[in-house]
Amino acid sequence: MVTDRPIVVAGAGAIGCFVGGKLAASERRVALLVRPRVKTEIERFGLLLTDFDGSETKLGAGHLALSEDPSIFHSAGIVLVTVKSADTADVADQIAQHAPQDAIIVSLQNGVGNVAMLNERLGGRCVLAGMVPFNVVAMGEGRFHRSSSGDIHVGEDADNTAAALSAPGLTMRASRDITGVQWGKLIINLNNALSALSDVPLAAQLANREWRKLFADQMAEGLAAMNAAGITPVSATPIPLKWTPALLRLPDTIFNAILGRTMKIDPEARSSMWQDLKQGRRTEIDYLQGAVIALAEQNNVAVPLMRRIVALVKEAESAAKGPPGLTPQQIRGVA
Ligand SMILES: NC(=O)C1=CN([C@@H]2O[C@H](COP(=O)(O)OP(=O)(O)OC[C@H]3O[C@@H](n4cnc5c(N)ncnc54)[C@H](OP(=O)(O)O)[C@@H]3O)[C@@H](O)[C@H]2O)C=CC1
Ligand SMILES: CC(C)(CO)C(=O)C(=O)O
Repeated sequence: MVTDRPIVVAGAGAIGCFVGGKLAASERRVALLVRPRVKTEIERFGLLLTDFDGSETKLGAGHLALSEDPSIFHSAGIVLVTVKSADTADVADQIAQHAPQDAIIVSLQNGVGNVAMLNERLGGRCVLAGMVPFNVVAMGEGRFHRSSSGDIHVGEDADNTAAALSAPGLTMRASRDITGVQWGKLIINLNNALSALSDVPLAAQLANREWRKLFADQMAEGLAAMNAAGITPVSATPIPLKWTPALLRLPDTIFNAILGRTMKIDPEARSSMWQDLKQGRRTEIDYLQGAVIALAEQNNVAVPLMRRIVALVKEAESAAKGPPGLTPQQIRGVA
């Protein structure tokens, strides 16, 4: 059975170290393909996986295999792809060269184009889409903090890969409409750019109505583009996405009561795009807003706010000075 063989994480950073660490802590054989700096960090400090509910998992470096050499894929049963979208093609070529032909490949990435890219480069292998709803922040010294709630969704398959990848504190659910779930996550990920441009933690941002209205306006553009293209995004929460812009525009007290019932989010949460700007890395803006803008263009839907946000993120990437700390008014261009 492929599910009895090692799980190899392809490109372990925030998500890969957290998910790989949880699986290793439940006695699965786990190997991480890592950059040298991540290998050194884990060898020195081990892994400390902390959670929004205060729980933590500690793991010595000896619990996982760590390597920067892609031959680490050689006996993989399942490969979890956790690189940023711009690196998918390169890591796919490494998987194609080194992983067994029957290994199951699961993309745990944001965006809606990674599975197609993996299929293109991994012809004939089983590639499943996944969706990670929670946030993980790399805190340094081997600590990876999960700062919001939710279960991972994985496309349904005959091997029940979602069940094989579930562990205490890490539930993976099989989804019959994983494509819809990924489009739904893309709508939520439109906020990554606002988090990155604002330099405000996600919880504080969601507590502020001006930020929520900006998110709602961008979300309405995204939903219009998807609707025009005949795409039905699926919500990962009990709240249907079509109601979400109206909910975001509600006064703080009502909104906070509803949010508190649907998800947990702690003060450390920061989007992955914020982490990219902070570390001077290229962001995933072309794979998030970029994918929605392409859809809008094909269907003659106007998305002016989204276009402005893309320009601001690119400016911040080029300036390489970290998150610029813009206000909602500056982002709208009215300040
Ligand atoms: N962080 C979060 O809270 C969430 C992230 N996601 C999504 O998950 C995906 C991963 O995000 P995240 O974990 O934050 O990203 P990170 O940048 O933290 O992790 C990716 C890691 O992969 C490394 N890498 C890239 N290519 C290779 C390679 N060929 N060999 C070895 N290592 C490689 C990168 O190194 P280097 O930087 O040097 O290239 C980096 O260390 C993204 O699509 C993101 O949108 C989804 C939900 C939440
Ligand atoms: C969990 C969430 C939505 C947090 O913004 C995310 O996907 C990310 O940071 O990339």
